[in-house]
Amino acid sequence: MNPLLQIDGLSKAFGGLQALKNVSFAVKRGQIKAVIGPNGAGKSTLFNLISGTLKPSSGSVTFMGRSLLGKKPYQIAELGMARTFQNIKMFSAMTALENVMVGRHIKSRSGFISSLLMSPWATREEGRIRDKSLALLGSLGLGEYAQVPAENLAFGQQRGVELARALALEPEILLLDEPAAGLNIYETAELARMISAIRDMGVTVLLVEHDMSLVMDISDEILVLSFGQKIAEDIPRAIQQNAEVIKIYLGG
Ligand SMILES: Nc1ncnc2c1ncn2[C@@H]1O[C@H](COP(=O)(O)OP(=O)(O)OP(=O)(O)O)[C@@H](O)[C@H]1O
Repeated sequence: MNPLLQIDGLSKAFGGLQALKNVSFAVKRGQIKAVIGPNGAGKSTLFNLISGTLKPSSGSVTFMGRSLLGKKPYQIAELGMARTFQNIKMFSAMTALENVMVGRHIKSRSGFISSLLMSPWATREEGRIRDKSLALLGSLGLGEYAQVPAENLAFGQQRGVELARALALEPEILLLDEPAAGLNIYETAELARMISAIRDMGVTVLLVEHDMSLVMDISDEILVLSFGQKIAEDIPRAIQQNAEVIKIYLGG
């Protein structure tokens, strides 16, 4: 079976700086794949190239058999790739449920305007969106917070709501940019559980993450970048024992 996401010879230069050099790898359907590497290794650049916010200097990104070259971020999202960002973007006065429903509205046929006008068709659609969004919160263990304003939620719960909102787009793959950033160890353990639940829903996950214990716990495969180059790509146990990886991390 073809991989869900295939990266071939991807390079990106910013002026004279080669941020990413000839990186190739694949993400198989149904796996959690993590990208790690020291600061400045090119992880964010890689993410931005995949999600279409940056254009590669050379190389290709193929998603579900289609080239993403030249596609805009919203077109890539429509093809089934959702992403979260390092900084949580939440409508703070809206409830957790409403925040997830916003994600779903982007997907819905009726659209936000007609749901405001509340035609009978849009009302039914609204009910479906509400049910689906509630179910998503429930599947991440956040059902009891559905009616709580986002600003009153703990940071880790907000991150969960953000995951549910991205899932409301019904993506094939979810790109997570440092999801554990700013979380305490309890929240990080919760996050690990949520990301595993997402994989169990059948959504493939690609994440960039600094928290090594989280990465080692949940990843099926890990890709290591250093100075823009791929250093290793393997299962967590093998990565932990990889001499070059150890050198990079201890050296840093
Ligand atoms: N827009 C840009 N213009 C110029 N240089 C950039 C730009 N974006 C990134 N870089 C440089 O490219 C290199 C890779 O940066 P990138 O942010 O991809 O690394 P990273 O692995 O995500 O680092 P971190 O872990 O600190 O987030 C760095 O040297 C960075 O300074």
